[in-house]
Amino acid sequence: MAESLPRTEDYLRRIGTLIRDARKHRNLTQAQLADVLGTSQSAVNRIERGQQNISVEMLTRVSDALDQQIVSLGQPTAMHLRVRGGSRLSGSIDVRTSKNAGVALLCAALLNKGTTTLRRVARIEEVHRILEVLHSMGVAYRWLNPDNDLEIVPPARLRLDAINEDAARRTRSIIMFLAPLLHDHPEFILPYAGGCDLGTRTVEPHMTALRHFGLSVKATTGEYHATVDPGRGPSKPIVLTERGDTVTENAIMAAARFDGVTIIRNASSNYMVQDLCFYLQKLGVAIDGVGTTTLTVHGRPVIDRDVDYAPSEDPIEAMSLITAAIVTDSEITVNRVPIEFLEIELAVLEEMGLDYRRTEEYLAANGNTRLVDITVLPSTLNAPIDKIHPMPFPGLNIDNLPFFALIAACAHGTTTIHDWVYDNRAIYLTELKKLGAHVTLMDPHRVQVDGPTRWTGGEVICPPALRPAVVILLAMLAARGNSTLRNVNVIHRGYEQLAERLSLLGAEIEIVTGG
Ligand SMILES: CC(=O)N[C@H]1[C@@H](OP(=O)(O)OP(=O)(O)OC[C@H]2O[C@@H](n3ccc(=O)[nH]c3=O)[C@H](O)[C@@H]2O)O[C@H](CO)[C@@H](O)[C@@H]1O
Ligand SMILES: C=C(OP(=O)(O)O)C(=O)O
Repeated sequence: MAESLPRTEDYLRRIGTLIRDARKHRNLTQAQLADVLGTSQSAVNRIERGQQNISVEMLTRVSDALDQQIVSLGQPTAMHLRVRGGSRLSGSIDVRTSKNAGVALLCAALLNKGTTTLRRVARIEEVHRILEVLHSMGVAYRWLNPDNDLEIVPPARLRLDAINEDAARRTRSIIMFLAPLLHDHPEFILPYAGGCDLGTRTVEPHMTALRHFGLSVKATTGEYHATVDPGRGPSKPIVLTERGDTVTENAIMAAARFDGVTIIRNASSNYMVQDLCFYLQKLGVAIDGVGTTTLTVHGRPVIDRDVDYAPSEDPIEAMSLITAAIVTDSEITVNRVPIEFLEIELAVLEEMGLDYRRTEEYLAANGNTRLVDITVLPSTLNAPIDKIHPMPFPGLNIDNLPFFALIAACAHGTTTIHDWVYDNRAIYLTELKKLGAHVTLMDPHRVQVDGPTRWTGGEVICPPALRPAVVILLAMLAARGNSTLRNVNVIHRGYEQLAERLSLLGAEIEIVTGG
């Protein structure tokens, strides 16, 4: 006879008991936990008594709030989106803070012996991965409230031997542990290095830059074996061989605790690098040249200060939301757009015929980044005359390029998109063909897009890359009828509740799990 399965109510009761026990263990009242989760005390009470369905996302939030995994989900549950496209969106939406500043600041918090409080951090998978790794090394963290403020308290001594290898291998950002660790650890092993499947991404520039600080790294299968020659520092300006973002951040973090002055040339001046510099300045590290390609860092061997920092809004999320408006031919206001990091994108869009309004500039909470609210208006677009290609800041952002393939598919004429940066990213844009677009892969780095497209609904499996996955989702919003985007977990790596937030603008998106 077949064994009967436990009923849903039994599962909910068991999960509720686990949550209640973990909460009591942390000495929190139901009201305090509710506060952190952004829900009511009565909702927590119902969850603990097994009387309320609990989503995977809420379970993750509870686990974060209580610093304890409530249930092991094994492989993340497959999540899919059913989209009913073709209708216009309306309303306004706020841009959230960036993934890339978030992960850099979490790594940089290791430089500080004091408590770091980061405001409005994006609650995305990439941030969760780094937090898991930090936690395994003895760093305590706490989400403080529903606004996503996050407190990070480092231990007196990191437990590098206890590092959560599985989490570490699932994020490429772990590479930004190299610089913070080299200051206090003459020898360490770091598991590496995941991320999107975008082809080979060199780590050589990181090694070259950090060699100036005595770091040498031997890469074996899946691990960096690092040794540090203590007391070494740069005897001449460091010239980065690539103007990469994370390599610049590693060089800055190494310089931040070096007892002397470091000059970094060919530095990236991109948004996440600027956020890192502003954070370090609050910690007392003087940095000249922020926003330029030559940085002069006046290091402080000991950094021990309680600090509060608010990273700026994400230009890539802003571009994603502007694209949502363009492809659905809608009027949407995107609030808190970090305009200085989208100027080229907007200039290109204007050339293509985009009609939009923008407010006066105002400052982000970090006191530096210039923001505007942008209202996108329905427009007839034409293909640009020249190819569209990215460049390190202040060029068109490398991560914004995929959105231009989608916009080109809505425009009249032929556009060439040249992704010289990533070996494997342009190829994913051909998935748009499944929704009716005319996209031709000319070589691994270039696609030709012929528009405008008569979008049709379809079923697509998410490509294993964040931005192309979002591009497909946005195309589905434009396609009349039903579409399904399968395995969307990759989107959660960089966007917080994107489907839910697009739904608030009128998008018809249903989240389904399993199978
Ligand atoms: C956590 C984070 O901040 N990630 C961003 C960061 O990754 P990150 O800084 O790690 O980017 P990489 O260093 O991997 O650079 C991306 C690719 O561009 C090449 N390259 C880069 C700069 C350059 O001057 N010349 C050159 O050839 C690299 O060899 C590599 O193949 O920058 C990428 C490029 O903007 C973005 O897509 C990522 O979202
Ligand atoms: C490629 C990206 O980021 P990462 O460096 O985290 O892989 C991205 O944000 O699109």
